[in-house]
Amino acid sequence: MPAAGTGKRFGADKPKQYLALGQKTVMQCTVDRLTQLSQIQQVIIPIHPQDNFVHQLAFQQPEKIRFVMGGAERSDSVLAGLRAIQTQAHAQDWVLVHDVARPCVRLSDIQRLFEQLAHDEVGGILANQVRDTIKQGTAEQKISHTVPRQQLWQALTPQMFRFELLFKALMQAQQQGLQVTDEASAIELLGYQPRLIAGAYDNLKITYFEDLALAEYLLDRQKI
Ligand SMILES: Nc1ccn([C@@H]2O[C@H](COP(=O)(O)OP(=O)(O)OP(=O)(O)O)[C@@H](O)[C@H]2O)c(=O)n1
Ligand SMILES: C[C@](O)(CO)[C@H](O)COP(=O)(O)O
Repeated sequence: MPAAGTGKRFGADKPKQYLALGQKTVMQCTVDRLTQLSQIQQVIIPIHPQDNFVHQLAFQQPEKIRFVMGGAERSDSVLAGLRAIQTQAHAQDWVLVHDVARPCVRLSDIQRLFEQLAHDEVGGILANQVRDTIKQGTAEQKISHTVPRQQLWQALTPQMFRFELLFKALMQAQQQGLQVTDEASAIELLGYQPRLIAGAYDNLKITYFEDLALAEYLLDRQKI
């Protein structure tokens, strides 16, 4: 669970994962949600080297959690997490990568990811089919053309791949100096086609200031 970001776009006085979301912090909400799943044996959380906040937090299942030092980019943090389990993981073990900044992910979506990918050689990701009419813009912010949306998807997390393949893919992207913003991008660079598993539309990533209140509303709605 990459959690070493500093939340530049959010712009708070601390990283967004340490802001309050209801009675807990964003990080506690996300971690406590995932540790409920019996299939998740361990949650490795890369944190920022200068993180002064995480030690103040209590979690529902601390025995499942391990903190490691994250890296400069999200992909470096994910690689640090994989390195931490390198000696214990088997090549074909499944690894889920989930942003700490996505506290509203539904456990039923993760269960579906498990079920639908169980016999897959490569893996896949939760994603949302694009709903709106999509425009290709010009540098002058004019419409160049309308993009057919039938096969357009927004990438979400969790993203689920086998340990060895994901490690190789991220290492290769790093060695080639290629910036990948999600795990699937690294796998794609190796020539594979990860599966797209349709997820709920409320799996919001808290990125900007206004997303926090929206996440709180969505979490409240999920309790109904
Ligand atoms: N060096 C980094 C950068 C990001 N992340 C994590 O990757 C996830 C998605 O990143 P993003 O939403 O971009 O978070 P930030 O990097 O914190 O935000 P920003 O890009 O606005 O600075 C977050 O859970 C974030 O903590 C990470 O572990 N290590
Ligand atoms: C992995 C991700 O959450 C998929 O939507 C996303 O790519 C993270 O980084 P971004 O910089 O906000 O795209």
